[in-house]
Amino acid sequence: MEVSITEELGGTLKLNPVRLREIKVFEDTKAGVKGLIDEGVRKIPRIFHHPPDDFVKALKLGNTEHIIPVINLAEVGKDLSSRQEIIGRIREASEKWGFFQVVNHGIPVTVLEDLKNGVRRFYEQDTEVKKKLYTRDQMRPFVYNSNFHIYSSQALNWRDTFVCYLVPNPPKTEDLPVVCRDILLEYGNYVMKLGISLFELLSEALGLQPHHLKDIGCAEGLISLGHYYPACPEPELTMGTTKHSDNCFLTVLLQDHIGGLQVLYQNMWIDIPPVPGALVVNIGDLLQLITNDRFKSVEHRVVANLVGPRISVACFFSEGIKSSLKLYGPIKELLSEDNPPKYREITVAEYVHYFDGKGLDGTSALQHFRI
Ligand SMILES: O=C(O)CCC(=O)C(=O)O
Ligand SMILES: [Fe+2]
Repeated sequence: MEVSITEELGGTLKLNPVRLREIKVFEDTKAGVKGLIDEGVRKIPRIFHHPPDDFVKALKLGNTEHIIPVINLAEVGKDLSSRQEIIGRIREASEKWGFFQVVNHGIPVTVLEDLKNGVRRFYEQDTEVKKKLYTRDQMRPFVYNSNFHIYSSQALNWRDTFVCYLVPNPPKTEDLPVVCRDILLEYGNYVMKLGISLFELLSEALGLQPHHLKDIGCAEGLISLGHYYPACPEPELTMGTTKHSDNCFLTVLLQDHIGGLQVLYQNMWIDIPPVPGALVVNIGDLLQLITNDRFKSVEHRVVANLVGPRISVACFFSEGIKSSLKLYGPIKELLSEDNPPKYREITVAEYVHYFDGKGLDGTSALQHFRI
């Protein structure tokens, strides 16, 4: 899977020379959006301006309202009926929202705190040290830059990101930044365990054997992304992360207390408010495909904020080997005369290639593979 998982659907845009020059100036600083803030920028550069239709239809909620369910995983081990109840809630959330939050997920709160601090340390270390890791070479074990599709995006995001493949070939410790290497590897081990439990519950929610999703390879690869959203002086003009769906099987996301993550439901943006100690879980495009649309991979975004920085870490479960020839299509056990396959069989590489190369037409990449 390519690094551009979370990015806007980057077709090749014809850049005018002025815009190109402005992007190049920004790129050459190798200091990312954080660098602009360090310089004291009060007006955000034009390359970050988004078209106004990104800002319509947000459902206003109080901070404490949770439309997206918060599920207590401690209940899973209590007794059979509690387990069935949790599976039912996961099924409902995955069919309706494509998103839920989990608490008592087995990852100690201290580990979550250490991870957020580690990501923050990375971005807030000496710029000259950080610059050495700024790269667009996706073959590197640790890729830090701002805006994956910097030349093909219609508008840049107010965010810097690093990407690191954790499973199946973990990076060598020395390939990771000193300030966050240990916690990144430790967190990866925890997320892997949590992911395997979630795939069991999701398998059962589909009426399959508990090991089904794991056995077909959904948990073979794990990629981590450490996002840093600096405070933004003009949040109404830009976006932290453009709307997108994730091109993996499943995402486990740690967000800090700032907020700004929203999910699209019936043409409305709904907040996913931060819950202390919780992790956000969402269904990716590949899980929607193999469940024949039963579970939904839903578009989401992060709005920019006057307050910051906001820190989040997204972990994507995907295929282990990037160029595998393994085919994925709707799971046979889920199909019937009334529910024929909606997608053809594809390799993950084929999917990711299409996702990355698709033009900015506002449709889901999944549509391309529909029968
Ligand atoms: O920062 C966040 O909360 C969301 C990031 C995201 O959607 C992604 O990495 O795919
Ligand atoms: Fe995402």
